[in-house]
Amino acid sequence: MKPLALFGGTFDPVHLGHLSVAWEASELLDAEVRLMPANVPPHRNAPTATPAQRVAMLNAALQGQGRLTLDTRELRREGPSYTIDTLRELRGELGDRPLILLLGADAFAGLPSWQSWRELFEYAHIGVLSRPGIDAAWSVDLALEILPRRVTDPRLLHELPAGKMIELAVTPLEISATRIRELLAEGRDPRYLLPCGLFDDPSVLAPYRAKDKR
Ligand SMILES: Nc1ncnc2c1ncn2[C@@H]1O[C@H](COP(=O)(O)OP(=O)(O)OP(=O)(O)O)[C@@H](O)[C@H]1O
Ligand SMILES: O=C(O)c1ccc[n+]([C@@H]2O[C@H](COP(=O)([O-])O)[C@@H](O)[C@H]2O)c1
Repeated sequence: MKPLALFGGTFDPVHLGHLSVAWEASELLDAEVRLMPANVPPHRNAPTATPAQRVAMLNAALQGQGRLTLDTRELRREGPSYTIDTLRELRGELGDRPLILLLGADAFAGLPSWQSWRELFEYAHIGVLSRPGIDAAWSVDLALEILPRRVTDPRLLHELPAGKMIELAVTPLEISATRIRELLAEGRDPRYLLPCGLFDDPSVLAPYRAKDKR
């Protein structure tokens, strides 16, 4: 069976950077990819949009294709959305099926500050997606943890349930949700940084427009 790859994020809002790297990861890894919005992202301020609004945007973004799907399991959990809890739960469902946690290069560099970070490798492989405009060096702790785990052949991730790390050179798109929120708050229209489905209903982007904030 193909590996399951989980791409977690705040998705506040989901943008073309997310979709493009997730799509390419599914090709490079030959894996099923699920986008998984965090309920309460552990290391940042509360998102601008509510979980329901972020899910509505993800659903609109994923329309018309069958490769990327949505996993809303973290929204059913109260408190900070620690990835270790999610991976433990999923491992119970998957048996020995390979599981891959996808992280952008910036998120990966911050891994040593995550809850039980070394234990993540007991439950999943980690796929690191290149991201432009990010100057994120690895700490010594992270580099040492990765040394024996690093592989370059994606087929190796099909042979084991967890424990390896692979870097994926995806097409660089310097798009961030922060920039999109700034543009919308200024009353601008970041039409070609976002999936077109987000423009079908004008209320979808309302949480980010200054005049619509309550
Ligand atoms: N353009 C991109 N290229 C590669 N990875 C990305 C890109 N944008 C986001 N990611 C990755 O997607 C995951 C979820 O990101 P997130 O939802 O926080 O988006 P973001 O654009 O980084 O948001 P913000 O600007 O609010 O921090 C993270 O692992 C992040 O590194
Ligand atoms: O488990 C943790 O300690 C942890 C700390 C920071 C981030 N994460 C997860 O990393 C993913 C990306 O987070 P963010 O803040 O970059 O959108 C998202 O799924 C978060 O739940 C997880």
